[in-house]
Parts: sequence; structure tokens; C-alpha cells
Amino acid sequence: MSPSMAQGGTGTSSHSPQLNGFSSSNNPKANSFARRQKISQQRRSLPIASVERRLVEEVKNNDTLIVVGETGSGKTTQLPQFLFDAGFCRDGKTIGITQPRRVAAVTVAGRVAEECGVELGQKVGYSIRFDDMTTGSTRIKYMTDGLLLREALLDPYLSRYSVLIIDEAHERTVPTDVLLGLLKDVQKTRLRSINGRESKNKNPNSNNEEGAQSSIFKPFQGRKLPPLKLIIMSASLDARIFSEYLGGAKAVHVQGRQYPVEILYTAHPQSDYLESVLVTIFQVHLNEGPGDILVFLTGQEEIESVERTVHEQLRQLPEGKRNIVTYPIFSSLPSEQQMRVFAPTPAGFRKVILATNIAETSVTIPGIKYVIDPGFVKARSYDPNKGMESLIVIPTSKAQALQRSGRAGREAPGKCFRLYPESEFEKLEDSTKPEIKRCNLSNVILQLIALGVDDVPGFDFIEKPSRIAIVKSLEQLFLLGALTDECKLSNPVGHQMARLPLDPIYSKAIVQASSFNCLEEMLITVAMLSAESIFYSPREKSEEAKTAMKCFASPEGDHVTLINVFRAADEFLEKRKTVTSKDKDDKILRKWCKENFINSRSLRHARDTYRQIRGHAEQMGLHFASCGDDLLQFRRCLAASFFLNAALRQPEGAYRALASGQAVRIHPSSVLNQTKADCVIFNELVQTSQKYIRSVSIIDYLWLTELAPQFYAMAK
Ligand SMILES: Nc1ncnc2c1ncn2[C@@H]1O[C@H](COP(=O)(O)OP(=O)(O)OP(=O)(O)O)[C@@H](O)[C@H]1O
Repeated sequence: MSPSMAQGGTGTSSHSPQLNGFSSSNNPKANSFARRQKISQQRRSLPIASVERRLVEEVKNNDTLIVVGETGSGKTTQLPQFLFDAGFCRDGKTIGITQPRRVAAVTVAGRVAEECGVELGQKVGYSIRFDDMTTGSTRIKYMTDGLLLREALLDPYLSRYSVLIIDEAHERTVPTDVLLGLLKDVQKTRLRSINGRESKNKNPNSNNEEGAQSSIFKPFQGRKLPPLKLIIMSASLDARIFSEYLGGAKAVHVQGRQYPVEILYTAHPQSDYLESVLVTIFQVHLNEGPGDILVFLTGQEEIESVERTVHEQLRQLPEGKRNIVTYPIFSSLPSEQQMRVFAPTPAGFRKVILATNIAETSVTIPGIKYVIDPGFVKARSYDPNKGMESLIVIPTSKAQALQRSGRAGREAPGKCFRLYPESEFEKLEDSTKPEIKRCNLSNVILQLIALGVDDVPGFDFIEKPSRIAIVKSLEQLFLLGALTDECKLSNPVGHQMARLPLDPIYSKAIVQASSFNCLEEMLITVAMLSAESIFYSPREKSEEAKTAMKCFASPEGDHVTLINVFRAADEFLEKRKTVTSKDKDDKILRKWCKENFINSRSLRHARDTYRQIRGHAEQMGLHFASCGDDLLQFRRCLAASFFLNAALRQPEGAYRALASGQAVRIHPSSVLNQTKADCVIFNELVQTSQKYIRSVSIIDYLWLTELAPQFYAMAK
């Protein structure tokens, strides 16, 4: 396909190409005084600036407040500063703001620190898993919702906070939903600690008044705690649902947006949205004025494939028009690489950012004027009856489409190209189905129990997960040995599992590996499994890639194969002895990866993750050992950990997953694709044309009854 080919229907109006003279909002040479002036003027022009006084009054008068305002109106960056200025951090208290995504917490904190003229980590900071940029002086703290939930494990009353803002609540991530229930309770407990003061949310119709329901926490006996102000915030929120849940909380709407975003639809549905993405990128590049492009795709593989094709097609353009630089951003990309998308666009170039929904909410990426939205997202899906979680590509909701278009129009007017007809937009769901209704709950349940919630089905969820999903997850935790018969954390396994920031099945594998003398191998395995697609196979070199993979392939399966890759990279670096400079290491490793058809981004992610979980395991005092060449021991540990994902070969050649009874096949990317092992364990089930299992290793069927009698003795 020629990049200059115009495809009817995206509705772009033609502009004469203006390929030179791109400007970036982040000129590093700008004099700091001028920059401060500019920022202060920008702040004053935000829609939220005109309602500062009113918002502060509303927060003073209401313990819980819902704030809804257009994308880019200034909620995330300004409201915490208004509250700080109004004295909410007196007595050394902190204002905490949660974000569903790490990248948003980090970049917004950076922006607010700059607006306040302070160094990041002083008055303004952020805290995300494995990265804490706060100090004793931090008063405005951005963090992920998951991190605040973990903080609650250490301080159930979250006593350092005077205000907690749950931002982007429409995303309805599991941690956000759970936090809402917990924070309601923290508010009640804190109020009770000050002479049973009445809540300031006065709603005669509310059946959720303070005291109507008993606290999940033990009665508070101790010092008086200041009241907690709770603010729920989003651009695309059905305020009614939240208000009803939060005892009739008041909703405030911030009117207006800073710059308009023109929305364009295709005339017809697109049969191949990736093709349409490519056409639209080049159409914008060749026909529209200056400005960077943000494209939403569903995952790493798709992003990397579009990135390659953009570069191939660029070569076909006249020399003066090849001025595109591409940057990917997805969750498993190491954070320094994620941050590259926020850097100023090189002079004379147009930046094209290829992103998953990681860049959908909260972030402001300087320079973005055009958004291309094919309308799809990869979402978790869970079938509690089969106990199987999978990732599927589904259409976005209207709320997501709105958030995506809101990434343009933040510094100047923008355009959003939705690659589907307007009639399709009308058919989209209004909001995204809450994650808690479509994922395995064992992780969150383990955390709730660790927080002291005894009656998980009775927990005050904003929308209750199905009873069967709760029961299945409790059953899974019990089978993993995390819970006792009384549904308490077991000692020490359950407590150890709750301390590890991983899915329980992986926490169990790590705790278990310690007693199988193969902790090192299991840490590598879990780290490698956390990265998407370690092997990389370009279409035009698929035979070479297959040969390269054979050098690492183990007849025992994918887990040992992944360990082989990890260790080969380590040995290679060791031989080159380049530990003096991380940059040099990275460069050499990238070259090695390229030669061996390994995805260097994924390997770097795995190496980072390995270091982080190893740190946790060491802190917990787990017995650190390697089983060396005795991989039998390691495979027995795989069976003892992942026994819920075992499959038996059937006479006709397919496999049957033992826990769910589903017919599955080994994925073509597995090293065991051609083998005829009788019994295997796996880590992932993907549904494409049929059900495939990925990350597969051979085990002995008898190990299951020996090592997991709690399940296989029952199942017999
Ligand atoms: N890193 C940044 N660089 C430049 N401008 C920024 C940056 N962050 C924020 N801004 C400016 O501040 C405005 C308000 O951003 P803010 O994140 O507070 O809005 P919001 O209402 O929370 O939006 P959303 O609902 O999309 O999260 C942006 O539209 C943009 O003009």
C-alpha cells in the first residue's frame, strides 16, 4: 500500500503541507522566568481557575464531593493546588491523588511540581510501585490507586491524608472500586474518633448514613483522627451512581474546555483498522498542519508492527517528507522509554506516538494535536465458571472514546479521527464495564483479607462482583494455601503471598520455590512471564528467527526456554564486562537481542522486574538458591505452583484443561507446539480462532496428586 494513498471517509479536510518549523512547548533553553510566566498564564486560563473559590468552599462544606469536568479543564493539576493553598495541608497533612496508571502519576506530579516552582519530591511528589519520589516535605502526592491500597495495609486509617482524590474514577479499575469501599469506611471511622461527629453529607434520601452500617475495621481506640475529605473525579462520570453509593454526595460540574477538538468519523466501517491507521497517519502527515499524532492501538505486538510499517512506508516518500519520528508506549515498556514520548519533538519532525490505553487518561503529551482512534482496546475477561482469565480485543466505550479525543486540544485546538462511522459511536456502551466484573478476584480478595475484611462477600463494593466470582477466587486462594479453613491468611504462606505485589498464583510460585531450592529460576520465570512476547519474528525473516529460537529452546518447555534466554543475555553481558555503564550495557544488549531475534524492550522489562521481585524476596527472607542443572526440581515446583493450569493430552491430539474441562491446543509460538507430551502446565489461555495455551511446560501427571493433593485428590 502506498502511504500517499488517500482512503475515503476519514473526513479530513485538506491543508497544504507545512512540514517545517515545528515548535515544541518544552524549549529547554527558554528562560525560566518566561516559562514561569507562561505557566502561570496557562493556569489562569484553565476553565477550573474561575471556580477555584467555589470548589474550595464545596470541599469545606462536604466530606465527600464528586467533581466532573471536561478533559483538560484542569482537575488533576489544579484542584490539589487550590486545596493546598486553602490550608488543607496544615498540621503536616498530605493531599493524595490516585491515578489508575503509573505514567499519569509520574508525569502529572512533574507538571505540578513545575507549576509550583519546586523540585519534584519536595512539596509535590509521586509514589508508584518500586518508585517513590516523595520526602517528609511532600504535601501533594500523586500515586497509583494500587499503591494507596497497599498503603492501607500498613496504615488502615490512612492517617497522613487530609484529602484523598480518586481521579479518573470512570475507569473503574479494581483498586479504584475497592478503595471507594475502604475510604467510605475510613471516613466513618475517623468521624467516630472525633466524638461521633455527624457527616457533612446531608442527604435525607440516603440509606447510607454514617453508622447505618458497621465498620469493617475494629473499633478505633486511640487518638482522634482528623476527618478525611474524599473527592471523586473524572471527565466522563455517571455522577449519579457514585453519588448514590457515597451517601448522596454532592456533584459539582466544571463547565467549559480550554480548546476545541474536532471529531471526524469514517464514512464506512473499516475492514482492517490497522491499515486505516496507517493511511490516516500519512494522510495527516501529508495534508494537515504541524502537530504531533497520538495513535491508540491494543497492544505491544500491534504497536511494533505498525511502527515497522510506518518506517517501511516512509522510505517510499520523497526525502523532504520523511520527517516522522515514532515512539511506542505500552505498560511493559521500561519507564525511561515510556517517558521518551513526553520529550520535545526533534526540530523539523512530526512525532507519532503509538500507544495503548496507558495514554488514554490524565496525561498531557506536549505537542499532540491529532488523535487517531480505531476504537478498540484489549481488555481482561474472566469466566468464573471455568476459572479462566483471558485478554480480548473489544470496542471501546463512549467514555474511553471521549478520553482519547481529550488527549488533543490541551495546548491548542485539535482533531480526533475516529476510524469508524458516527452511527457506530452511538452503539458503543456508555462506560467501560468495571474491571471487578471481568477479572479473577483472587488478588483483590487476598488484599482485602490482609486488610482485615473478614466478610468479603459482604464488603460494600460500588458494584458487587458476582457471588460465583468471589467464591471461585476464595476457593483458588484456599487451594493455593493462602487461606485457612476460616478464611484467614495462613501463616506464613498467606502472609508472604500478600506481601508480594504479584498475582497470587505467581506469589505462590515464588514462596514455594524457596522450599524447592529453585528461587532463582522461579524469579527469572515470573519476570520473563511478566513481559509480552520475548521472541520476535519479523515476517520476512521468520525462518532465521525460528533457527535463532532453537538455540534457547528446551525440550522441557517454555519456562526453561525463557530461563535460557535470560541467562544467555546475562552471560553475554558478563563476558563483555560492561557493567560500568548502564547505557553501554543497554546498547550492547540491544545488538545481542537483534542478532538473536529477542525483543530487547521485553527483555529489559523482564530484567528490571527480576531485580524488583528479587528485592522483595530478599526482604522477606526467602531462601535464595538455584537448582543448577537439576531442572526436574524446577519443573516439580512449576507443577506445585501452577497445578490449577494443568492439561492432559487427549487421544485426538488436543489437550483438556483439567480444572475447567475445556479443550485447548498448544499455541504455535510454544516450543512444545510439535511435541506430544502427556501432561503439561501452562500460564496463559488465549482465545483467537480457537483456545490456545501459552507458556507451557511438560510435567508428570503423578506430580499433581503428589504435590497438589488438595485439588487433585478432590478432583479424582
Ligand atoms: N505536562 C504538561 N505540559 C504542558 N501542559 C500541561 C501539562 N500537564 C497539564 N498541562 C496543561 O494543563 C491542562 C489541564 O490538565 P489537567 O490534567 O489538570 O486536566 P484534567 O481536567 O485533569 O484533564 P483529564 O480529565 O484529561 O485528566 C492541560 O489541558 C494542559 O493545557
